[in-house]
Amino acid sequence: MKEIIGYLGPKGTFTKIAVDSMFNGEEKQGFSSIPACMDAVMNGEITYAVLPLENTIEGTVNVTLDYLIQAKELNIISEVIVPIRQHLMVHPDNVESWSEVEGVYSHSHAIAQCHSFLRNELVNVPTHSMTSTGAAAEFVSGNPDQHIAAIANHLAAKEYGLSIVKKDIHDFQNNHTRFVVLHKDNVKLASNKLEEKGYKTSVTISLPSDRPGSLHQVLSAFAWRDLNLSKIESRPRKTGLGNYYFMIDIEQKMDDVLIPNAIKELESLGCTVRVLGSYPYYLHSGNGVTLAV
Ligand SMILES: O=C(O)C(=O)C[C@]1(C(=O)O)C=C[C@@H](O)C=C1
Repeated sequence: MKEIIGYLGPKGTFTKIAVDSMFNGEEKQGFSSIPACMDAVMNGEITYAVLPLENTIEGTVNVTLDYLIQAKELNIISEVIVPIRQHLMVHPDNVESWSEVEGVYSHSHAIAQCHSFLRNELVNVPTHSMTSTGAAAEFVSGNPDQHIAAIANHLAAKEYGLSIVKKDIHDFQNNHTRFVVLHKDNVKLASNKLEEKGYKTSVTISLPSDRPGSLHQVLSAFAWRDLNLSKIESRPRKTGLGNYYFMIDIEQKMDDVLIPNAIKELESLGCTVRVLGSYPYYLHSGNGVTLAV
């Protein structure tokens, strides 16, 4: 069967940069929402989904994590970390008057990454949330008569014929996003283009009931086995206030002893544990052709 890679589209998104860094000539299909892309993998319409999971400045992409927790058939099989450079861009007809734009369009995460710039340079200009930075660039390109700008990457500017009027407007220079590759089966996906940086195992844990010290017990199961954790995040279980899942990233490949035994210990405490995946992670260098402006 032909392999199709789904991603948060349209062309020109950061997710597309992640896709191009991991895959070669396979067919790629952009989706207008993260759940739609995950559904397409579960229905067998596409083979892989590449989606943003976490950003340095804005934190977790909640819709990805929440849907991944609900979509029990999906596994994380790989991860690529991409440097994020946000630029302000307008239609070429509006370059001279860019500082007088009446609206800024982008993905909510991209807008949040540029708060200081917007507060200082485009005072009181309304921001509008779009399904992705690429969708925002496409919208600005299709509406030259409107005095508006998009926040997006340089590939979006090229793709939609926009002019970059302010480069690197993100508030913190160390801006990276983790993109995960999802598949129905626990297949291996190694990149032959990027250098492997390490391995992670991601698990979700729900605690049995609200009792003192249960999170402490969970963390101890990892701590005394010397398992290093690189992320812990709580998300609501949506069953009532105070009910949470924890997502934990263990900085290690699934083994035969340590991680399985930690899971057994947690289960004996009454926790429900699900392994989301054990996968290699890669760093996109960002200084090659793809990210230079
Ligand atoms: O809109 C895009 O370009 C995306 O790929 C989405 C997304 C996100 O969801 O955080 C990805 C990376 C950036 O942090 C900003 C937006």
